[in-house]
Amino acid sequence: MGFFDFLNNKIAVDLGTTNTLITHKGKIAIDAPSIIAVNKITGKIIAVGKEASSMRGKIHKNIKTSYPLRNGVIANFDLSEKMLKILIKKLSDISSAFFIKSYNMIIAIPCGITKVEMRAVKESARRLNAKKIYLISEPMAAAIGAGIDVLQPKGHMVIDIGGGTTEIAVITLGGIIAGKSVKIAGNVFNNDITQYVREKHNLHIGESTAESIKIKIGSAIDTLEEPPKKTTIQGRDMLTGKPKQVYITYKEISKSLDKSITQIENSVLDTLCDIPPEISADIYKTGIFLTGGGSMLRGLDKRFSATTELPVYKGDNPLEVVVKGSDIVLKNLDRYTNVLIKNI
Ligand SMILES: Nc1ncnc2c1ncn2[C@@H]1O[C@H](COP(=O)(O)OP(=O)(O)OP(=O)(O)O)[C@@H](O)[C@H]1O
Repeated sequence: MGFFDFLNNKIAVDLGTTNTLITHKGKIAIDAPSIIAVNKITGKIIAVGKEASSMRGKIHKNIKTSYPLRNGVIANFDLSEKMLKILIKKLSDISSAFFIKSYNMIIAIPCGITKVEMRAVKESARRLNAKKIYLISEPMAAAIGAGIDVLQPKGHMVIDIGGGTTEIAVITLGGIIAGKSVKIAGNVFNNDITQYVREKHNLHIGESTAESIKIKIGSAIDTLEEPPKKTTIQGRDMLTGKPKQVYITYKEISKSLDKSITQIENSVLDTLCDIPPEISADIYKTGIFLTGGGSMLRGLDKRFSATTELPVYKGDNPLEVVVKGSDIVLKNLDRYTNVLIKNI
């Protein structure tokens, strides 16, 4: 590391309900599940990220795995700070020991969080040695990360479906003129699947099983052109208590998710009603940009397009656009100063 390289110590953080991503020098250096495993007796942290995630549902009574964020908001500040500290330390280990002493940080946050929650996020970052701390809303960061020119006088609609929240925003001239933050996203989809399997197949499944089924055969519609094959799902028989396996199809998954997806669609339609006609005219042409991990659900773009009668585009790397956009803003603060969240 050169003597002046510390001036480049800028990190962008997407502290998500499900995944935490951190960039350094323009590259994603940390990509980890937002989960921490703690020994309940000693309070010692056993694992964070992937290692902690692999323990989900398989721990004994002395160990607890927790997601410190809920619905995009920090639910446990102590654990979230500890988790971030360890992840930043990892970053420091791969960069330089000098790093941890001085860096500027940008953090992407959901639109729906209160000023008190924003201040708490900033305080947390300060305790982690961040020198200057900037906040940006997740859909704004996603739009910039996807290459949308948010500073133009032109309306764009972004829907970011994460693990805890779905962020819907209409952006023009570097600001959000209408938007909603809905607490229905990937985690609710997992719960919907769990409930469906329990009711229809008398099978009790864990959270990670529900998530892997969603990723393997999950769909938002029941008429996919290239349908995934039916698959097996294992869990505990509700009646006998024995381990059991059943077959499940993508059509069943789409049925189980229907109510939640309809709620998201209603929020999208409400948001479209809230915008001035000139912006509606823009969005008729620019369409909807769909991103976030939840956007990878099969057929979701088709379904949204049918409901809104608008073109819906899905970008590459939907899990990365928020942190990439945040990184671009941090590196070009002069250009993007207006998109930052101020007056906190
Ligand atoms: N192929 C896939 N199909 C459907 N859902 C997926 C797929 N891959 C990942 N997901 C879901 O995406 C969600 C995580 O997305 P993302 O990382 O964008 O959210 P986050 O930033 O952690 O959450 P939030 O923005 O709500 O705080 C999880 O619920 C995960 O199950």
